[in-house]
Amino acid sequence: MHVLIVGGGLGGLSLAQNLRKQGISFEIFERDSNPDARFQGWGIALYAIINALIDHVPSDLPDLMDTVNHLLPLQLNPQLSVYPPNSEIRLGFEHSPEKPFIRAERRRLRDWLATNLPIQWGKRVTRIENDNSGITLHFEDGSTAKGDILIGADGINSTVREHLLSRPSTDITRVLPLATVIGQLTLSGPALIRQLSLAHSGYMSVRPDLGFITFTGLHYVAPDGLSAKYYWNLMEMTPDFSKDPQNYWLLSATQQQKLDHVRKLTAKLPAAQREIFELTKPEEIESKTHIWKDVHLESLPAGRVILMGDAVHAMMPFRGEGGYQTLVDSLLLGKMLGRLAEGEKYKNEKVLEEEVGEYNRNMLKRGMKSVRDSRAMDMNATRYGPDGEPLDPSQIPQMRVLPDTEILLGIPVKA
Ligand SMILES: Cc1cc2nc3c(=O)[nH]c(=O)nc-3n(C[C@H](O)[C@H](O)[C@H](O)COP(=O)(O)OP(=O)(O)OC[C@H]3O[C@@H](n4cnc5c(N)ncnc54)[C@H](O)[C@@H]3O)c2cc1C
Repeated sequence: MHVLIVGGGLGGLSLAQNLRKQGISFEIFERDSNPDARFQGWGIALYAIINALIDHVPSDLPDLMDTVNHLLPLQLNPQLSVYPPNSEIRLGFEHSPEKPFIRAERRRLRDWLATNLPIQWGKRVTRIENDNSGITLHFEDGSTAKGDILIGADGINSTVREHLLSRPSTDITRVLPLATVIGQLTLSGPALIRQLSLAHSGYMSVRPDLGFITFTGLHYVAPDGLSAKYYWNLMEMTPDFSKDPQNYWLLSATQQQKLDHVRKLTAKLPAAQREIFELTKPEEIESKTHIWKDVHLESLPAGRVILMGDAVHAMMPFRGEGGYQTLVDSLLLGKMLGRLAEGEKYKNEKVLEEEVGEYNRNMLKRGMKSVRDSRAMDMNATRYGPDGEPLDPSQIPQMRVLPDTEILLGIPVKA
């Protein structure tokens, strides 16, 4: 059985490692010309899935926590906080040996997942044929590839999904009512210590009373441990944005206008939560305005073309679950492909349909719930684990009042 994976993002890479471990033949194709072609995003929270992920990748991958942890070289536990209105209590969750939680820097996580994988870069799929002889992929550069099973891990605007459903992406993706301004800046000294004191990894100010939510996150720490890259998103829930995003005022606003707007909106936040916006310079505001979209699908055909990740369940960012659900897909899909490879069961159409149908049902139930819960901003809704079952709440880091920690910058001196 030869598996073709389209997309070298989190989902495609994680599945490829899973297949490599099982000795299943595969090829993985990525449209980007090289690993540095596109910004990979900031951070992703991993919990509950950590052990399953490590178990399903080959042993030549380096230690996960030592490689992807965004706080290194600082010796601080990953930690996220939420600040509701009228409260400066540090409510949130933190890594502990009993309930591990990793805040992974996205590029480091992608590099970790890419370890020793033969990724074929610069291979944009433009056309797909699926007939009695199997699957044929046609690439923009004129080349082709043939296989027995096709995995669409090609993200929110999936070409594989368009082929499978014969529907354009615009029919399936929905613009979210989220007008977003993004800032990125470097902090050091006392300003960095003050941000780390709000939460080591990131914090949300949830202010329905003021009409917005902000997420401020540490992206990564400099190798000398003395400065760190930060980013913030300020999101206003506004139906006007999703009605006509291209004509919403933010799309044509200057960086200075966006910053002025953010400072006006955040003026009533407590001083500590407001500081990051006051420190940001106009040139540190993203000039392009991000248009958030999600995906809603009721069902999927079951056959040799299979989807995973954002191609099926791209979602609103609030619960930080899109990447998590994608990794869960990769574990379940890896297991299912292992069963199909055994004794060449994939050649039996009925078995193939049953196996893929079961995977699709599980993924859609789990993924669509997550898409809905993210829209409803339901932080307490059930989460699903690597076996597709509701997660045992004891595995999920619980929100609690976080104790203050001593924050030391620089590289720790070994005793
Ligand atoms: C700004 C932002 C912040 C986010 N923050 C978080 C977070 O904090 N926590 C979290 O859990 N999730 C987060 N997410 C969601 C998370 O990034 C996605 O859920 C996850 O990346 C989905 O993985 P994927 O592999 O399905 O798709 P992607 O990561 O989008 O990968 C798809 C890959 O397919 C490639 N591709 C596309 N079309 C083709 C083609 N035709 N041929 C070949 N290759 C192709 C693309 O280049 C890309 O590399 C965030 C998303 C965004 C946009």
